[in-house]
Amino acid sequence: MLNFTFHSPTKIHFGEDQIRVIADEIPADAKVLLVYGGGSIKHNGVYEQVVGALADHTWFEFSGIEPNPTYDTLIKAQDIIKQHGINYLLAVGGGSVVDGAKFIAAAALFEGDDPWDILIKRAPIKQALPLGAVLTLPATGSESNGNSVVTRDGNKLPFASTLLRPQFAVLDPKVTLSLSDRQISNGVVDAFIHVIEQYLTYNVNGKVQDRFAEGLLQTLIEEGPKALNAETKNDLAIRGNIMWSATMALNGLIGLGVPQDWSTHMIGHELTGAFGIDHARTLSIILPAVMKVKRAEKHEKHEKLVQFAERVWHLTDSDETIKIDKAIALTEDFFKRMQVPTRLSEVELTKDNIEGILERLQQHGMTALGEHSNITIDVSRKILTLAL
Ligand SMILES: NC(=O)c1ccc[n+]([C@@H]2O[C@H](COP(=O)([O-])OP(=O)(O)OC[C@H]3O[C@@H](n4cnc5c(N)ncnc54)[C@H](O)[C@@H]3O)[C@@H](O)[C@H]2O)c1
Repeated sequence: MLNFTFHSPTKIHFGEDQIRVIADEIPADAKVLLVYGGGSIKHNGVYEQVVGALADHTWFEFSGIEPNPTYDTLIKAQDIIKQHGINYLLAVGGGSVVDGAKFIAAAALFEGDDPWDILIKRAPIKQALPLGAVLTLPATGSESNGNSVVTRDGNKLPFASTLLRPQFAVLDPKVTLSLSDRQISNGVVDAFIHVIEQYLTYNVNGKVQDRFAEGLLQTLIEEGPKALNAETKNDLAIRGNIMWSATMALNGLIGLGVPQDWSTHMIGHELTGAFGIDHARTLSIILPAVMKVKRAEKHEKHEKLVQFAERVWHLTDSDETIKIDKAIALTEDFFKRMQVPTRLSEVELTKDNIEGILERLQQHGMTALGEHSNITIDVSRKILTLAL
């Protein structure tokens, strides 16, 4: 296991009707900006609960943060922040809103000329407004990590800082009942692939991290399809297990002291940036191809793929090649059961689109991806071709 330092300061309030705790979590004298998206929270009772909890606070609101939040929208929050002296952000929504709030928090106290430099020039974040989150869509883990992804002119770029970890997050499985099947399947698949990015690399004897990761993968495989089944989809225990799995998948715990991949995400971001495909659906297309390209060599993913086959899919064949074949096929089958695509052709992309995607990867400096930094543009071409 590699060295690590662990500090996970987000206080989690899990369970039904926990939204009211924000009244005590946000300092009484704070000037709060309630940040949300397109208004789904006004149809499912979440807005009323939040407003009720903020009754004794001074608060303002900023809405309209879109899925895959854009710089152009987020930067508009700066006026209201300056005008009212906002000093606390409350993000209420899915990953896009929480990510968006993080950019707003960093931009508000950014000392350079243009906050976009945080993404394009990786300008360091030295301070940020504090934020809390009420999560409405389990998927990204953004509610308890310091990561964010923001898009400008089709360029979808990540940034991160420990200063952006929410101080608290409310996870009420009941608020996920208003999600569409598409959002549920996207969330489960996104969380699954977050685990894979931190697990399916090479062995460093991180036994605790591996077994946590395998437990999360098994839970998502078990519970995900139930959340799409008409008879079980409204079961709060199922929703709760999915919600907690998604948070644990990317709150930093399982990635401690182990190598991480993230190539599927970086290639996937280009598909969203260029073609507007849902984040999770880009991942379900790219991951199987990454597994196929990186399965062969002993020093790549071979050993971990065998472990994945044995421990997650309970495959007992003696032949390692057959185990890996079956594990990849079962993963694709899981994605199909979750109703997400596994091929570029399913989202109407063809080999004619590949060079354009590679150009974007090059342009964004994504030329040495993966746990060994050896997924070059040529390897990405191989991955995209296998994903056709
Ligand atoms: N910060 C991270 O660590 C991290 C990790 C992975 C992905 N991301 C990013 O997060 C974004 C995706 O976030 P997401 O998957 O949570 O989806 P999202 O926040 O984009 O939401 C998707 C849709 O679901 C709706 N919605 C949310 N909650 C709802 C509810 N309870 N009922 C009805 N509708 C609801 C939203 O209004 C939106 O239209 C992408 O930009 C992705 O790149 C961030």
